[in-house]
Amino acid sequence: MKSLYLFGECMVELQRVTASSLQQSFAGDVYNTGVYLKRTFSDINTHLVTAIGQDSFSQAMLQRFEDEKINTDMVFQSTDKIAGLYAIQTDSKGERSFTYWRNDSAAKQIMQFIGDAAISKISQADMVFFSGISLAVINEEDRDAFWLLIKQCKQAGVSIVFDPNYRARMWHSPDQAKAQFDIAFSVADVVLPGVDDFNQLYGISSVEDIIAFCQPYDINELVIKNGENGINYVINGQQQHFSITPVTNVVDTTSAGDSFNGVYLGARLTGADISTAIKLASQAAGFVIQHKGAIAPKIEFHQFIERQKLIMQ
Ligand SMILES: Nc1ncnc2c1ncn2[C@@H]1O[C@H](COP(=O)(O)OP(=O)(O)OP(=O)(O)O)[C@@H](O)[C@H]1O
Ligand SMILES: O=C(O)C(=O)C[C@H](O)[C@H](O)CO
Repeated sequence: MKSLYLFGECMVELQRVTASSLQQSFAGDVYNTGVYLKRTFSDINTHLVTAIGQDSFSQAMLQRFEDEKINTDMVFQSTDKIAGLYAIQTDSKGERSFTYWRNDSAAKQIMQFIGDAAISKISQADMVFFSGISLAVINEEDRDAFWLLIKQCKQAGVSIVFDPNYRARMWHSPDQAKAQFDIAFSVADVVLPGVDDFNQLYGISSVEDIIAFCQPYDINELVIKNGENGINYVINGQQQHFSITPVTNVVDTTSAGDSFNGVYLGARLTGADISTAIKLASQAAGFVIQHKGAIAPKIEFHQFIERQKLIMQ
């Protein structure tokens, strides 16, 4: 059985239902990735590596991980911190923005829970995934320990996957983020950027310029997500464009990139070639953005993705 470890933070999620009511769920970029991966490829052991609290929201979050069949052996429970919180706002085109209450969340402590036993397990995986948000979350004084772990995994043959999701408010300065992202690009085998993130952090807004930026690094698989403009990928120096059919009813783009990542990585882990993986992943993302919140309803998603898998056989 293939196995994957996802490093990051899951938060309590709030989304508006009416002027005076909010719906509560759970989300966070790597968790979202894990959910869509596991829902699509149930045979892949999908472990979340995170810390939560012992409060009732954290308990309900843990239960949700289990309901989604996410492995929780690397979900640690802090005795003094609680889960972070965020709220989604969407504009008339479904484009999302977030408000966070997460500066002191339990997930920031994650590296303090990672001892030799955890390192040994993670370095036997097929894949490790983290994002720019995962890096921002880890306490600054613990980041060296994180990089040591990632380098050990790489040496052991684990495929290292990075999505440079950039949230400016989580960093002291853009330069601090750039320094961490530079280490990530240097160590990653697979990079899954969105054009928007590159634009916000580096002022780079074209696919060609992203490819040129990544060229000096030793990245095996570069898959660039560009919203309704489709996907570009570079593998073994060969570049290809993959166009998509834009969705007309975009409700909430919160988890577009995450659902794409989860389905893409799951497909690759189960042996699909890049264009098959991109096709299924972009269909999943197109479905997810027609629903509110980061996590689309389980049964509808399952029915949709199983139909797509059958059509593609
Ligand atoms: N309007 C749309 N119609 C159909 N599919 C879309 C649309 N917008 C996004 N997608 C799908 O979602 C994928 C990911 O979206 P996007 O390019 O915005 O990624 P991202 O920048 O990584 O996202 P995120 O902001 O979630 O991190 C796209 O590659 C595409 O397959
Ligand atoms: O912004 C974050 O940190 C989140 O993880 C919240 C959202 O679920 C995520 O950004 C979607 O990609």
